[in-house]
Order: sequence, then C-alpha cells, then structure tokens
Amino acid sequence: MANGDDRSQNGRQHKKARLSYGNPSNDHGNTFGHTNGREANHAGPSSAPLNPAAQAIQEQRKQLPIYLGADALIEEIKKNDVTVLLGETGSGKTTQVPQYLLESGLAGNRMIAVTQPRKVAATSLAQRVAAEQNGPLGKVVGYAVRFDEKSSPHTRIKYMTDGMIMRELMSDPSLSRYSVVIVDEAHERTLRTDLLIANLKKLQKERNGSSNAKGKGNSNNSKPLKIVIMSATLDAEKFSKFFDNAKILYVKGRQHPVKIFHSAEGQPDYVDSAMRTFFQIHTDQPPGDVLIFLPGQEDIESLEKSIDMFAKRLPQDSPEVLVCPMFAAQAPGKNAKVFLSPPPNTRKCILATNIAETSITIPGVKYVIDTGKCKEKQYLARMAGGFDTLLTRDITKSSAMQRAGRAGREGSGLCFRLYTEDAFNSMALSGEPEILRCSLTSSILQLRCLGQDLMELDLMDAPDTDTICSALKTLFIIGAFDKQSQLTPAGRHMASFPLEPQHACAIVASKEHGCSSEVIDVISVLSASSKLFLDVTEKRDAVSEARRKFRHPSGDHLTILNVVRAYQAIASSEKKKSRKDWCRKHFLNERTLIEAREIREQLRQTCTRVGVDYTTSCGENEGPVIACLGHGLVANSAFLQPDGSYKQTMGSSFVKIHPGSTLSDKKVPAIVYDELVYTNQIYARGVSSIPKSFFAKHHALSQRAA
Ligand SMILES: Nc1ncnc2c1ncn2[C@@H]1O[C@H](COP(=O)(O)OP(=O)(O)OP(=O)(O)O)[C@@H](O)[C@H]1O
Repeated sequence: MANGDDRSQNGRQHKKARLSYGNPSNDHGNTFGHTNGREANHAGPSSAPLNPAAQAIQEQRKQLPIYLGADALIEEIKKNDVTVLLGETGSGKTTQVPQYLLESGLAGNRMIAVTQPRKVAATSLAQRVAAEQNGPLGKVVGYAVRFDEKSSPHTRIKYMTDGMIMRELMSDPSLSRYSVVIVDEAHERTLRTDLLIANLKKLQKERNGSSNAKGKGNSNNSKPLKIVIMSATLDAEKFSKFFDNAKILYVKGRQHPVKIFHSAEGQPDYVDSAMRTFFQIHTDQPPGDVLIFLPGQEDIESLEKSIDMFAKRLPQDSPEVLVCPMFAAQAPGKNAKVFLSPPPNTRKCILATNIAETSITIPGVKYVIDTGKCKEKQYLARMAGGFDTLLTRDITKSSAMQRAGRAGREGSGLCFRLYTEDAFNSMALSGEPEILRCSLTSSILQLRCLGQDLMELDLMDAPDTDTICSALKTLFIIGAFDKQSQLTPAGRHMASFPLEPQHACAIVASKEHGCSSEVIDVISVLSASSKLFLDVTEKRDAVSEARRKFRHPSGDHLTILNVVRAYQAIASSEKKKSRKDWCRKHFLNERTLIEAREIREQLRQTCTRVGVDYTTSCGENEGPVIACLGHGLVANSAFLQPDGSYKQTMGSSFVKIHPGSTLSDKKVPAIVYDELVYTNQIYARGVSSIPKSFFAKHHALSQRAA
C-alpha cells in the first residue's frame, strides 16, 4: 500500500504501527474453461417498459461473464438431469442462472428453487433479482426463510434457505411445485444441504425414472426435476461422482479484478491488526466501503468500539466513518442496514462474521480485510452427553477465496489478508462437512417424518455413530421416538414446528398442562435471532436494579415470561416511543420482543394445524410452564452436588450455571437448561429450577436411553 499523509496523532500512531503486506497476487488463480457461448438474448424481462435505473440494471446483466455463455449453459442443463456448475465469485451464477432458466421456458409452469445456506443471502438475492425482473419482491421472484416468507401464486423463482426446502419436503415429498432446484454454495456442505442433496437424488429418480441418468425420457413426463449444484469453490468431481458422473460446467472469468495482499507475517492479535489496516485504507485509499471478516460477535463489538474511538480523533477534513456490524444473532433489520448507502463523505465499515462470506453483494464495498478466522459449530459428542458449541478456528482456502470475492462486485477491489501467503497455501481447500460435526437430533426427527432413516440415506459423507446415538437418546427421552426408535404421534407434531425438537416438545406438552399461551411466549423469545437482555458491562448495577422486578425465583424462563407480560401490557396501552423508552430503561432489546411477536404468530398457526389450543393459559400459577419446559429439556438436566456444581442426569459431566443467569448465585436441587457453552469450563445457559420429583417419571426413561 502507498503511504498516506500523516495528518493526525491517530494517523501517526497508525503510521508507526503500519502493517506491511507483500506484493499483490492475482485473485485466486483458478483456471476455468469457457462455456461455449454465443451472443445470447437473456437480458431482461419482456414485460413493462423500463425506467433508466432498470435499464442500467439490464446493461449490468449483459456485462457479467456468464452472459455470453448463457445459451450454451441452458442447453447443457436441458440435456442433463444434474449439472455441476463451477464459476468464479461474481461471474453471475446465483442471480443469472435462475433467470436464464425462467426465460428459456425450461421451468414450465412450476418454480425454480435456489437454495442458500444463510437467510441474509436468500433475502438480499431475492430483492436484487426481483429488481432485475423489474417487479416487486414477492411476485415473480420471492424468498422463504425461517419465520419469514415473501411469495405469491405468481412466484416462479424462489430463493430459500436449505432448511426451508427440507421443511417443504415434509408436506410435499416429491417437491412437485418445483421443476428445477439449484443448490447454491454447495461447497459449504451444511448439514441441511447434505440432507437436501441426498433427498434430491432420491426423488429425482422417482420423478424422472431411475434409468434416466442423462436426462433422456422419464417415466413421469409431466414432472421431471432438474438439479443444478453451484459454487465458486467446489470439489466438483466429488459432487459429480455422487450424482452418477454428472456433467461439470465451468464459467470462466469474473467481471472485476481483486488484488490480494498478504501480511508479511502472521497477526496473532487480529482485531488490532484489522483496526490498523482499516485506518491505513481510510487514510491511503480512494473512497470505497470496507468489509472486515471476524470470527464472532465479541470481536465485532470490540473492534466497533476501537474504530469508533479512533475515528473521533481523525482530522476534521477526513471522511467520516460509519461502522455497521453484521452477524447472525443480530436482528434482521439491523443486518439489513449494511446494504444502505452511507451519508455523503462517509466510509462505511462493515464488521461481519462469515454470514457475509458467500453469495451476497454489499453495494459500495471495494476493500476486504480478512482476519483468516471463523467460528464453527462443533458437536462434542463425548463431552457432557453431547452438545454443539462454537469454536474459533482458521478458515479454509474456499472461505479465503469467497471473502476476497466480496471486494470485486461492482468494480475492481483490494483484499488485505491478515495472514501470510504461506499460511494461505497451507490451508485446507474446504472444511469438514457439518454432518460430521453437528448435533443430528432435529435432522433425524425430520427425516423420520419423511419415512427415512439417516443411516440408510445415500449421503456424500456418513455421520459418526456416537452423534447418531446421542440424538436417538434425546428423541426417545422427549417422547418423539418409542422404544423401537419409531416415530410417535407426539414426535410427528414436534416435527411440524420450525423449532429444535426440545422446544417443540414443550409446546406439544403444554396441551396436557393447559398453559400453551405461556409456553409459546417463552419459546418465541428463545427462538428470536437476538438476545432479550442487553449486557451493558459498565452499568452492571443499574442493569441489575432495572431488571429486578422481572426476576422469577424459578429462573430464566419465567423471568422471560415476566418481561413478555410486562411488555404486552405496555404495548397495548402506550405509544411506540414509550415502548422504546421502557425497553431502554430496562436494558431490554425491543427488536427481540417485536421479532418474538411475529414468531408467536407462526407458532400459533402450527398449533392450529396440530390441534394445540394456543389460547389456554395457566394464569398466575406458572408451575405447569416449568413442567412443559422440563419435558422438552429433560435431556438437558442436572442435579446439585455438594461442591455447588451440577452433575448431568444424562451424561457424566459437571456443569456450572452461567454467570448471566438469574440463578447464578443460587443453589437449587435440580436444573434444566437451554444449552451448554464451553469456554474454560462447561456452563449451562437459560436455566430454570425444577422440582427433583419431576425426574421420578423420567428417571427410568433416561436409564433406558443411556
Ligand atoms: N444486490 C446487488 N446490488 C448490486 N449489484 C449486485 C447485487 N447482487 C448482484 N449484483 C451484481 O451481480 C454480480 C453477480 O452476482 P452473483 O451473485 O450472481 O454472482 P455469483 O457468480 O453467484 O457469485 P458468488 O459465488 O459470489 O455468489 C455481482 O458481482 C454484482 O456486480
């Protein structure tokens, strides 16, 4: 990087501590073949005259590398049942291929599904492609993600999370409403993508006829299914082999170059290095927003504070800095802010986890800073009875390439990697598939509703037996499976809810206990994307005082219920501003409460479908609520030990109550908890006290399951 003027004390600090980078390398060095393209006619919806902005979008579409190969691409997809499409980031796969297929008539009168591993990608892509189709979102182009859907009977292209299409399989096992399923970002190998791929292979054989490996003839002509597997960084051979040597197509080139710089040496304090690199860019480089990849929320919050602090010391004439955090646990509305243009003379600095890594285009981003770290879900099957935890680790080559790709979306870009070129070269190409490292409880239940057994499914990689056993135990204990591991009627009801089976079990149990209204209130908050209670470390005493009135002696779940009740009372009588002030005064996240209200509506709809009367209430006698939660969380329970720790009832580990819990300074004979987190020791989070007698009934069950 060129040296910038040293115009401030802060500037001096950064100049002194400048990070040095080696010479830039060309982006990625992948050599892709060319789809034998010719000038195609695939730019633009045929209807309605276009305004200048819409015309500009159509022009942009024609500039994408994939445009010239569009006709050849469609021909290949027509000829083959399964196509594996490999094309560099930004070549136009995700936005264009579905539109080409729609415009070619290949989809008939059914839909084209485009699956994404992440919500934010599905919703932002749908928005972009709706604009490219010159129509409103939710009409021809729509999306479906958990707890949010915008589609209509006119929808022909539907961007959806892989979880949503798996859920759709339960009501429509042959996916009859779809003629094409495009599995995008397949390299991520999420658990749901792997299960989806296995199901697509099976149902394509049923729909197209098993002898139909290459797309010729089918036993059911009215409903053939095309599958397209896409990514920029994919082990294409492995996917092709899985689909009986499916055709692999390559799209060559990207629209805009990205220059990559590696740091001259490793950067153990990557948060500090990211901050210094950001200010180097800010002082040296022309306008353009910066996207910084960090592993998790804590690092994002700490970097946000330091950037805000140093930005205040910049000279008056330097551009402003607007920091925008982006992570999965943040409310969708707040994440959506990263897509807005900053005010004039302001550089946007987006601090994101890997939710911004694939598929998305954040307008204005020209610079990427990649710390080389991510958090990954890991299932500790042999620890504490088995639980998912997030661990920080080095990223893979695939991730590094995807991250760099975010810089070259609207023009040429620069990517600064906070690791050496050698470190990049020695990275694994891609990570371990999620199916080998995550809890399988929810998936096994869902598959069983489809009449499938995970162990018998034709999967790209088979999961570990310990993980399967642990999931089967949990499903038995919550009553979703019987002794023979067969699905029970209650289990089928649980699977209908878009929730973890443990939480769904609590709702199903509430039917017997006459407290569905309260249980749904609690579960809705637990299912929201962000936390209800805000941590303000520097105001710990004030926070504790403000929350005192909600504290319930039984623990966190009924404390949540108290907050929901108080908020509902305020919400029905007060104006929007007073509600906001009330939340602020009590250090509560109002977005969580608003999101929870929407989730509650969806859960109520499911209740109606499975015959649970969601209006039944236990009033002030809240014992039944704890009993229902206990039914769901029985596998997550522990008994007090003489030394103050808690020993798991299903597992042999000792856990402590998380310091953030209302029960952290109490000793109660028995607890149930929402989850375990592993830092220097194992903590139970979301904890409630439960009478020991509750376990008398379940003891025999857990003994049998163990
Ligand atoms: N929301 C958007 N706003 C502006 N331009 C966009 C938007 N979405 C896509 N584009 C433009 O379309 C191009 C192609 O995007 P697309 O997502 O189709 O590429 P891709 O090949 O699928 O890349 P990736 O593998 O990174 O998802 C982008 O590089 C960008 O120029």
